[in-house]
Amino acid sequence: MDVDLVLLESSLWVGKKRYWAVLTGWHFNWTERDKKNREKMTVSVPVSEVVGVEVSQRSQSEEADREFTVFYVKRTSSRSSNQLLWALGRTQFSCPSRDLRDQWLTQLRMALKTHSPSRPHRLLVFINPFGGKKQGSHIYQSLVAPLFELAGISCHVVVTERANQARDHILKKDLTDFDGVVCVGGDGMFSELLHGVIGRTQQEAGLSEHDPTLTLQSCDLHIGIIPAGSTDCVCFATVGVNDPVTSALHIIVGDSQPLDVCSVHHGSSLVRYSVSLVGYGFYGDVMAESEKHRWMGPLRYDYSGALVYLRNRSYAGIVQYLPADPQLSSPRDKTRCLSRCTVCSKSTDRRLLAQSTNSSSLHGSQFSSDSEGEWVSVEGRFKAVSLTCMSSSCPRSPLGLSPSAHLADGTGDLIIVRDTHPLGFLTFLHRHTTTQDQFDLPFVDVHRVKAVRFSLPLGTEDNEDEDEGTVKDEGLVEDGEALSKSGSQQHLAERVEERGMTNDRSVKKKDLSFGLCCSKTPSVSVWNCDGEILPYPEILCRVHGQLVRLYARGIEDRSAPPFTNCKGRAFLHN
Ligand SMILES: Nc1ncnc2c1ncn2[C@@H]1O[C@H](COP(=O)(O)OP(=O)(O)OP(=O)(O)O)[C@@H](O)[C@H]1O
Ligand SMILES: CCCCCCCCCCCCC/C=C/[C@@H](O)[C@H](CO)NC(C)=O
Ligand SMILES: [Ca+2]
Repeated sequence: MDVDLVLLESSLWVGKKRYWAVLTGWHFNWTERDKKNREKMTVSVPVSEVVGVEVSQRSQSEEADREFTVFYVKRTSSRSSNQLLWALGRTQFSCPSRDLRDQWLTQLRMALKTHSPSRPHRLLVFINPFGGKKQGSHIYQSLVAPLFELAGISCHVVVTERANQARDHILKKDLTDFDGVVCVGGDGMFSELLHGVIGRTQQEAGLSEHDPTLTLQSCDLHIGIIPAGSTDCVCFATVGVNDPVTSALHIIVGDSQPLDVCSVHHGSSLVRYSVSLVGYGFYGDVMAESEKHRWMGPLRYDYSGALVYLRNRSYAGIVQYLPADPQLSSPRDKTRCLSRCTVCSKSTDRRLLAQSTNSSSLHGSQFSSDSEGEWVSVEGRFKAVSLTCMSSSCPRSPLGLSPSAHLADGTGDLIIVRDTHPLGFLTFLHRHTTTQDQFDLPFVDVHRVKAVRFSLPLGTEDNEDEDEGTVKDEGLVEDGEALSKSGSQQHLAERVEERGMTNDRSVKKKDLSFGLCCSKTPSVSVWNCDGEILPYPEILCRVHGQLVRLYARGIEDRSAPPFTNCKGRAFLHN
């Protein structure tokens, strides 16, 4: 049992008010005392949320020599959206003597070391200067770097000069000194870090990423996201808000949020990893269309969404899925995955148990479809088929594609929107922007799953072979060859780029949207995989529970501590 021993306590002054300050291993509290020594308001800061402690910066004087400042996480509300933000709180204390000031400094710094051990000391930071509104460098220099400095974190900063530079750096360079990697950019930049970190971890473990049945090695290197992109869905869904200061503070305090990752395979090759959306039909077409309008910045998604909606397309396909255990949770149970989520914690427990009972370790073991249950098959015409490992909430859709999805439960939510009339589909889309249930529509089904396979019905014309100058026509390698030649995810990624599915988001070989340019209505769509377009309609997706860790803690529940009162007294968490 953890005993909250008092490390130091004394009277301290904040301005003209006297406080009784108490430091335990877990909390730093200061309680105002009036002239009759009655207790008034208490401010309580968890030691884990202390950012740093400094001596007074004022010019040397006897008074300044008795002062110290504590910097900590302070919760506030955004005026416009009422979202919970983290800001830097600071309180300057004055001690009766310099000796006591030194004791406070020593004890606070020691408590930080011993009771907040998972904080990063050295980070590798990648800034995409062209993401979102092109503010990445400015955001980092003005808002984030000063906080890292205050917290004593040293950073190696790389401002990227090309797409995939961050991924390649993580795959190839020596990272021994780093506790984590951070991206300043959008979902595309996060995806680069995700591929680098997963790829490197599997390389080091000697595991093939191409085998969808293999349990991959979970990654120790944490990923931090400073939002500076267009959608910033991964940040929003794991922190609850897109705010660079909030995210920087989560990194500083060393939060650790496990995250499910979906591997997407075609034939015998890994194509990409995804954490937010693997979407065919509407979301694939929107992404392909929006690539033509990158110059519009974040607005390109609204514009392309309207265009694609007006085209009113649906696509034939066969969706097969492996259901998750319905006893554990359901996409329609109206719960939300919040910080310290019990569904995700139970998944962690099951993983730990499986690891300890497997004599060696879970990693590298086979995922057996037989023991995992029966595949279910749905054939038809679809407006959209989407798989998301998390809620995928974002400012455009505050509850997300699947509001009850979990960040770290080892499952994804499969949303099947069958062909319907345009007004019905508009209702479905519109409900993403409200609190109305988008699954409560007769043409929508949602399933919690462990794996998904998508194939085209026999006889479907694969538009790759159509008139536009196809990938095959241009003499590129066949899929199997890409794997056997390279055997590495990086090579495969290069092949994918050659095929026109690029990380620099320019559509090189042909117009993959099959959009307004084509003379006849296309029979296949493309997949949108966390914002990247995949060239293959036929894919297999497998969810890997808790494969990576982010510097985040999930969305904080405002009604839970530390927002409640304590012992009936006025009690403020900073
Ligand atoms: N220096 C660079 N030049 C060109 N492209 C880059 C560079 N650095 C990174 N990229 C690529 O730019 C793509 C988009 O960047 P990013 O994700 O930061 O912004 P975004 O697309 O505006 O945001 P979101 O992904 O949230 O919609 C990424 O996929 C990344 O690979
Ligand atoms: C009539 C109103 C129509 C509004 C339609 C709103 C639908 C919003 C749904 C947004 C879901 C976003 C899921 C996130 C996906 C990201 O992975 C990806 C990469 O950034 N972004 C997009 C836009 O695909
Ligand atoms: Ca999940």
